[in-house]
Amino acid sequence: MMVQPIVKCDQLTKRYGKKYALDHFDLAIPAGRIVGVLGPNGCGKSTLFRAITGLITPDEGEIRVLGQSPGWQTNRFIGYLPDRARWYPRHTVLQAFEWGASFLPGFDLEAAKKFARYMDVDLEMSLSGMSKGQEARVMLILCMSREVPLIILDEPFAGIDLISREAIIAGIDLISREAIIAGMIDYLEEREVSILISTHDIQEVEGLFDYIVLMDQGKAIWSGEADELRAQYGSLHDVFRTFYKREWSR
Ligand SMILES: Nc1ncnc2c1ncn2[C@@H]1O[C@H](COP(=O)(O)OP(=O)(O)OP(=O)(O)O)[C@@H](O)[C@H]1O
Repeated sequence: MMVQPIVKCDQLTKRYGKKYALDHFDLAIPAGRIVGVLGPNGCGKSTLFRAITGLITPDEGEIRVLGQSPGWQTNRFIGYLPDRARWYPRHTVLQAFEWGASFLPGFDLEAAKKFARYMDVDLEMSLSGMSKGQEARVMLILCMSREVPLIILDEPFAGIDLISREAIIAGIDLISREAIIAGMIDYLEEREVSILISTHDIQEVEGLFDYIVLMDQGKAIWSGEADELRAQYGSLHDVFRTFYKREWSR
């Protein structure tokens, strides 16, 4: 049986002036995968995510998300972590979660609190006083705690150090990116969810993905099973060298 792709793009094109952010982009992502959307700065990853969530209108081509045109109907089923966050600064973490429980379809408040404990996030902390890494974790929790079929995370690990810098300075807050990713994998294994993650930090997260989309200059230059890519080209670091003819830059 052919399962409907979770996201399908046909010749999807978005221009800003003369610049093509997406250039006749073709892609079909199967459902139920953890997908790494990878590529250098400016290759169109965030633009793709904005098209999936209906935040931009394409100039040409077609996009289907969960079998429909993107918009508020499909967004009910998507947990989206954008590349730039906007907060109510006086809110505490708990108030942000309660806001999520009121306004985000499928939000599980208890799951959010559990994630917060796991990630060493203090529920009483004010969002305005947070470090980049703490804020990144709250954002991640708001998305991951939703019972939805599609989660989209745009650079979720930016700001979360490999070994938390706060941990070294304060001697507390010992959660690292590796532990967060391990927790995410555990959590995702229990659920039927598709998750799209864009990141530059390929080396640390490469074990997370089971499906890979490589982008360059607004096009998908390769997409398929992560195992297939590894079998053919080795580690993602080697893949990058092969496909982009340069070292992976951060
Ligand atoms: N609102 C906009 N106005 C003008 N140009 C834009 C706009 N949004 C994106 N672009 C351009 O389109 C291209 C793709 O941008 P996009 O943000 O999708 O890339 P990205 O792969 O997410 O990059 P990064 O890894 O740096 O976040 C870039 O050249 C960018 O400058």
